[in-house]
Amino acid sequence: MAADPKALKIAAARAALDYVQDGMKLGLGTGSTAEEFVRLLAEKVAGGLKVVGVPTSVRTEELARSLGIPLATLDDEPSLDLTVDGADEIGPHLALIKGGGGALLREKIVAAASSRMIVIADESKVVETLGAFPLPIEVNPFGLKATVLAIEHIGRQFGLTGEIRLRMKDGKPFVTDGGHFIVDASFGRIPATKAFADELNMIPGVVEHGLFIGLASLAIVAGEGGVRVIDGKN
Ligand SMILES: O=C[C@H](O)[C@H](O)[C@H](O)COP(=O)(O)O
Repeated sequence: MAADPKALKIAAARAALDYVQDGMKLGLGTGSTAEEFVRLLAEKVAGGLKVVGVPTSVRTEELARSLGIPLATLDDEPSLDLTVDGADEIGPHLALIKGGGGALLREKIVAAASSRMIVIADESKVVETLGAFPLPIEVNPFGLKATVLAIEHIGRQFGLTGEIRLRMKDGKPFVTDGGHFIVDASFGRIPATKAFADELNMIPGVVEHGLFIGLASLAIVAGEGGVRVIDGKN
C-alpha cells in the first residue's frame, strides 16, 4: 500500500527538527509540508525550546502565531540561522522549483537571508530534470502581456516553448502577499542554470521566479523506505 502523503510530510518535517537548536532564528517556509514543520516546532516551543520564527507568508504567520511560536519580521532579524521550507521539485544539486503556493518571493528573500536552508519533502518531489512542474514567475500586474512576451522570448533563447498561464483564484488573478500576479510557465524542462535564472530576473516586469539555485544546502526526503538526507554538495 502506498504511504500516506501527509505521513511522509510529517516524517520529513520531524527529521528537520534535529537541525534546530535553542536560540536559533528560523525562517518558516510556506506550504503543506512546511506547515507540518511549524506544527512540530510549536510542540517543541511549548516544551521550552527558545526560537524566533520569521514567516515566509501571511498564511504561515497566522498558523505560527496561533500555535504560540514567537515571531519576528526580517527587518527585526535580518540574518537568520536556518530556514526550513518545502519545494515543488528538487533537482540535481538541490536546485528547486518553488512557488506552487504563491510564496516564492518572500521564501527566496528569507532563504537568502539564512545561513542555511533545509528543504523538506516527500520522495515524489525529487526529479532528474526540473520543469514537469510549471515554473511560477511572480510579475508586476502592470504590463502583464509585455512581460509574458518577454518571458516567452527568453524561453526561446534557451530552446523552451510552452504555455505561460496567469494563475487564477476564484475567477480572478491570484494575488501574492506582495500584491503581484503569478504566471506559471509550462516549459516542460527548466534549465537549472544561473544564466537562465539571471535572464528571467532581467525582465523589468518580473519580480522574482521560483527557480532556487544554490540556496538549499540539505534536503530531507521521506519515502516509503524511510527518510533520507540529500547533501547539496554532492
Ligand atoms: O509557494 C509555495 C512554496 O514554494 C511551497 O513550499 C511549495 O509549493 C511546496 O508546497 P507543498 O509542501 O504544499 O507541496
